[in-house]
Parts: sequence; C-alpha cells; structure tokens
Amino acid sequence: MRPTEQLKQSVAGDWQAATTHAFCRELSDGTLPLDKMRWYLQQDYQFVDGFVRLLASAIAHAPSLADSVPAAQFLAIITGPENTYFLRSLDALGVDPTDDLAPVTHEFQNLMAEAAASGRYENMLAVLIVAEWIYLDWATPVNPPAADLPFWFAEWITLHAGDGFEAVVAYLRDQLDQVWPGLSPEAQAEVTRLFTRAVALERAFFDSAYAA
Ligand SMILES: Cc1ncc(CN)c(N)n1
Repeated sequence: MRPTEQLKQSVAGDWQAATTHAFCRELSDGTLPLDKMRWYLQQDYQFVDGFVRLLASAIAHAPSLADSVPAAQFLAIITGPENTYFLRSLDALGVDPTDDLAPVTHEFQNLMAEAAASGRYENMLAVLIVAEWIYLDWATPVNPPAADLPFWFAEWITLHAGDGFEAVVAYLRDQLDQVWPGLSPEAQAEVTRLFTRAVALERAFFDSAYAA
C-alpha cells in the first residue's frame, strides 16, 4: 500500500469526521449560516498566510527543479485566484480583516511553522498533503456546485475539486511516497506525528467554524 494511503487509513476516524462535516455539507447545499462562513473566512485567510510560507518552504526544499514546478504553479493559484476569492468573499459578507487568531488557527499556524522550520521536505509535505487531500475529498462529491449557490460557497468548492486540483494532491502524495522508503524510522515517525496532528486540526477547524 502507498505510504500516504497508509497514513490516511491510520487516522480514518478524524479523516471521515472532517470530510463529512456538517460545515461542508451545509456549505455545499447553501444552508450554512453566514456567521459560520464569516468566522471561517476570517480565520482561514490567516491560515492561508502560514500555508503560503509552508508551501514556499517545500518549493525551496524540493530535490530538483522538476519536483518543485507543480508546487510553484500551485502557489500561484493560492496567491492568485484563491487570494482574490478571499478578498471578494470577505468584502461581500462584510467581514473585517483581523489579526485575532482563534485557538485552532493558532495551533495550525504553529504546526505549519514547525514543519517549515524543521528543514525536512517530508515534514512539509505531510502537512501540505493533509490540508489539500482532505479538501479534495469533501469537495469532489459536491462538484460542480449548484448553479444558484452564492459565489462564496460555490467557488470554495471549485477551488478544491476538478482535474487541476486532483493533480496537485496526486503530485504532493507522489513526492512523499517517493521519499518515504529512504527515511529513517525516526523520520517516518515524525511525518506520521505531523500528519496525524494536521488531520485532527482540520477536524477541529471545521468544529470551531460550525460552533461560531
Ligand atoms: C484549515 C484549512 N485546511 C485546508 C485548506 C485547503 N486549502 C484550507 N483553506 N484551510
């Protein structure tokens, strides 16, 4: 079995809870209360700050230019269309930008910073894979979104589903699957710890948004 599949199966409970979360279900059917979406966007835009730094670190640590190109192209999507999505959604929903981090956002920022500061490519990949694969898993069954969904719901789905995004997740998984056999047992344990923690935080992030 692929190492990344094994990692996913080792956290099946949290994975299932995150990808079938009421937050995601209500977002896709258009019934999610807007205050929950406002909380989510406000906090997630700050998550994206740490995510961009982590992705840039992974680009810097990729073993070759060829290994880095898909990540660099994905970085352009995050800082381009996804950033614009946030700015338009925050504006349309009347959300004030803030520096206030909810506890779960703070914990996620710390995890991403820890993975980046480790200087270890596999640790960076572990957190990046979780962040994108969980979103691919929840968004794919609800893509394409209903035609009458407001853009702040519909585009959050289309940004995380479809051929291009599937290729991003496949690439990230391939990168980790390739380096995994060459890792020491200690390094594999560290990847597993970061992967496990990231999945728990993805679940907690949806829990916090839904509780808002
Ligand atoms: C918390 C979280 N995790 C993942 C993603 C996927 N881009 C996100 N926007 N926010």
